Formats: sequence, C-alpha cells, structure tokens
Amino acid sequence: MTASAGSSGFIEVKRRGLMLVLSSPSGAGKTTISRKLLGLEPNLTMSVSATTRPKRPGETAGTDYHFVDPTEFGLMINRNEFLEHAKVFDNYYGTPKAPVFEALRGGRDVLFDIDWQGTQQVAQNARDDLVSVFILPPSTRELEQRLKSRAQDSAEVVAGRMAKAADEMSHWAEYDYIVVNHNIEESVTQVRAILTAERLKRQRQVGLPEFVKGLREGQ
Ligand SMILES: Nc1ncnc2c1ncn2[C@@H]1O[C@H](COP(=O)(O)OP(=O)(O)OP(=O)(O)O)[C@@H](O)[C@H]1O
Ligand SMILES: Nc1nc2c(ncn2[C@@H]2O[C@H](COP(=O)(O)O)[C@@H](O)[C@H]2O)c(=O)[nH]1
Repeated sequence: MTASAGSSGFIEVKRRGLMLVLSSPSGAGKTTISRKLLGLEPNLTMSVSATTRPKRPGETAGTDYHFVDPTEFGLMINRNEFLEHAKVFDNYYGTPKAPVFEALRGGRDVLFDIDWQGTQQVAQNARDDLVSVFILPPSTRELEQRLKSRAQDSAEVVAGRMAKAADEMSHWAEYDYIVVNHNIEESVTQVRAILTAERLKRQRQVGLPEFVKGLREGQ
C-alpha cells in the first residue's frame, strides 16, 4: 500500500523511512542535539547501539546503550546482528540492525549517533536511505571545555578524545550536511530543517505516482 485515505479523509502519500546520522568529534554535542530532536519529532526513533565501554553516571542500559562485554559483542558480530560496527577510543560500538529495519519498514525515521567509520559502512549498504550530518564545534578550546564540563570522563579520557578530535574532523567532507554547533537551539533547528527537507525528497515518497495518478483522474 503506497497511498491511502488518512483520518483527514485526504489521500496520504506513504514514505520510506530514512536514516539520519549525526557524527562529530566527541563532545561537540551530538547527544544533546539528538535528545532535543527526539522530543520534537514523534516519527523519529533513536537507534540504541551496543558498546563494550563502561556505563557513565546517569546513563541507562537499554536507553543510552546496550552495555555488553567483549565476548558478547564478538558473538553479536558472528551472528551478523550489526548494521555496522567499529572500534572507537579503545572500545567497540555497533548498531543492532533488527530494530532499524523494523522502524524503516513501518515508515519511521531512525536517528544514529555513530562515528565516521560506521557512517561509511551504512553508506556502503544503504546509501539511498542515508542522510548524514557532521557536527563541528565552534572552536577546539570550546570542544575541550564541553568535554570537561560534561564531567563524566576522567582527565585522561578527555585528553585521549581531544587527541583524536582532529582525525575525526578530517572526515567532515564525507557528509551531506555540516552544522557548526554554536548554540544548541539553533543547531536543533538546523538539523530539524534538514530532516524536514529530506523527508520531502521526491524519491522518498514512494506513493507519489499513485497519488498524482489519482489527482489527475479527479480524486
Ligand atoms: N551548543 C552548545 N553550547 C554549550 N554546551 C553544549 C552545546 N552543545 C552541547 N553542549 C554540552 O557539551 C557537552 C558534550 O555534549 P554531548 O554529550 O552532547 O556531546 P557528544 O558529541 O554526544 O559527545 P560523545 O561523542 O562523547 O558522546 C555536554 O555537557 C553538553 O551539555
Ligand atoms: N561506529 C559506531 N560509532 C558509535 C556507535 N555508538 C556510538 N558511537 C560513537 O562512539 C563515540 C564515543 O561515544 P561515547 O558515547 O562513548 O562518548 C562517538 O563518536 C559516537 O558517535 C555505533 O554504534 N557505531
């Protein structure tokens, strides 16, 4: 079914769900933007990754991440359960594929907070459904300040993430859109605008031929 009468009585055009990926150097603000966007967009579902990294204070298992040990992570790879997976900052991270495909099949959009390695893998497997956004910090000093003020990682971890920020940022040109996160509300507005425009792309509205045919026949 690609077009059907909705509660309004008008024909509604069905749309294939899309995958909205946010990447950035650690601390630039992906998680903050994601949480606010999810609160504004009921048709958007967060992909919950599996990771071998320890849980941070305030994080909830099953909501922020599925926290698994390296053995379980290896078993998940062997069972081909990941859409993508990568080693990031000495820990393993991966996107379980089943919930993503279930959401997409239902016409829901899926939001991912993954690094450039994962984005490259998703692009190889599902380029047509991917919309990628790279979030840049306003400055290196501000990035370090944000990592410190989050106060969830040791000084050693913060230093390690800052050391890898330049390498991470070298991948910006592989992304469809770039948002510089000066102000959180402005960044959320910009990512939301990207999502809105991408949803309206002709090729994502799979019911359009049937809908326009109906219009031309006077429905
Ligand atoms: N525009 C902003 N202005 C000031 N502070 C911000 C802004 N955006 C995010 N922050 C703060 O910066 C810190 C890091 O943000 P966040 O955890 O969202 O980053 P992240 O990119 O998801 O990091 P990671 O990759 O490590 O998960 C948080 O304390 C957050 O509140
Ligand atoms: N390739 C993947 N990268 C992921 C995934 N989940 C998170 N990430 C990225 O890891 C770093 C660190 O995250 P943190 O929560 O430990 O601060 C960050 O860049 C995330 O985007 C994933 O499933 N695949």
